[in-house]
Amino acid sequence: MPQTATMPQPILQIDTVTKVFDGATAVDRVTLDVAEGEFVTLLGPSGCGKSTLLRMMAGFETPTSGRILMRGRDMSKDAAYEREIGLVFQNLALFPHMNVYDNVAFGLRARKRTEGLDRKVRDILALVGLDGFEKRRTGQISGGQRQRVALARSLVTSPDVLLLDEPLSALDLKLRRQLQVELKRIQKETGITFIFVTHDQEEALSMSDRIAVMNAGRVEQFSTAVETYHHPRTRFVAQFVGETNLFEARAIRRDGDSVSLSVAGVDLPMTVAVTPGAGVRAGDAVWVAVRPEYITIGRAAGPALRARVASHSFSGATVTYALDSAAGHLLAQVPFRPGQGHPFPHGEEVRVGWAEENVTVIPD
Ligand SMILES: Nc1ncnc2c1ncn2[C@@H]1O[C@H](COP(=O)(O)OP(=O)(O)OP(=O)(O)O)[C@@H](O)[C@H]1O
Repeated sequence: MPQTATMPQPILQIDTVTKVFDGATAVDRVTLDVAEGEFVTLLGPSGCGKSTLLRMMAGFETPTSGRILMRGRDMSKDAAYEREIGLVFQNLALFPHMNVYDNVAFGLRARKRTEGLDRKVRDILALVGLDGFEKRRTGQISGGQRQRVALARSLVTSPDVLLLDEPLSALDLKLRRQLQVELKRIQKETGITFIFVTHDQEEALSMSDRIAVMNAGRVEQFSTAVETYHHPRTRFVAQFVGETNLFEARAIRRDGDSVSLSVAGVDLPMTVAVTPGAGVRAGDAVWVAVRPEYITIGRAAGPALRARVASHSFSGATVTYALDSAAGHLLAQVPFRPGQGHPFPHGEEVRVGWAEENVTVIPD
């Protein structure tokens, strides 16, 4: 959801938040606005500060500096229990002596919100696909079902925001993919704002409205899943989110929001768009990112980069070619056409190219 002047007040605002532990900066001046009903993911490698940022939203850690606002009100000093925030963690702590129903009802009873309790608990259990499991103890259900109980337990209190810290990472891949789809459906059906932490870029791309890509405590990019994949603004984002070919080039000419490029000393002028405001000038070294699926391979001569086929691997619908070129090692993923075999055998000299609209230019 792009930020515009007409956008309503964000439900959650992270305003220049920093967290320092014993002189080490875990979260570094992070600013994020989250709209009501949005599914926002914090994505990044281990140790980049995702959990620390989430823990500050929950009230388990206090920011060293900066503010966290909920509906415009600074809640940095509020205790965790005073915040209208639900939590779902990887190591969920369900009550083993209680059955599924009582686990889910617990939050409402603790808050003395017992009016309509039975209907609320049963509706939420139906929403997460657990009707019929009310009487089971949490030791008598599967890992995936326990994760649904944890989700139901948090959703039943209708929090303004639900924080989820790697909730699916203990599950096997198939179950994980299934729950990703369900979680997204549940989020849209309830309209509750989700802040979801993961280090899995596929999970982030498939579920999120917007993704905050974090690296070393900082948010390098905060944009829609499509924008993050197709227009990475930094080398880190280009490489962390999806496979990419990243190579050096030189800007020959700058014309408004476009630059002409020469690649690897080969005069290969192409005009590509740059992020508005990016400080790229003629003569500058830049990085060029092209996804493997946008690299085309052919034999025709012409103004294209020469490369040699180093290997190819078949993966069902596509074939991935590893290519050695003057711009370095490249990967090209092309559709597999049955009956054609591998049209470009090992050692073959080929020409590679790309459509200009599929190229992203990243300042050095
Ligand atoms: N209580 C703490 N005391 C000292 N250092 C901490 C504390 N909590 C986190 N850190 C450090 O802060 C940095 C960020 O940690 P954090 O857990 O937020 O990363 P993360 O991105 O969530 O990683 P992971 O995916 O591995 O959970 C790390 O270097 C970590 O060692």
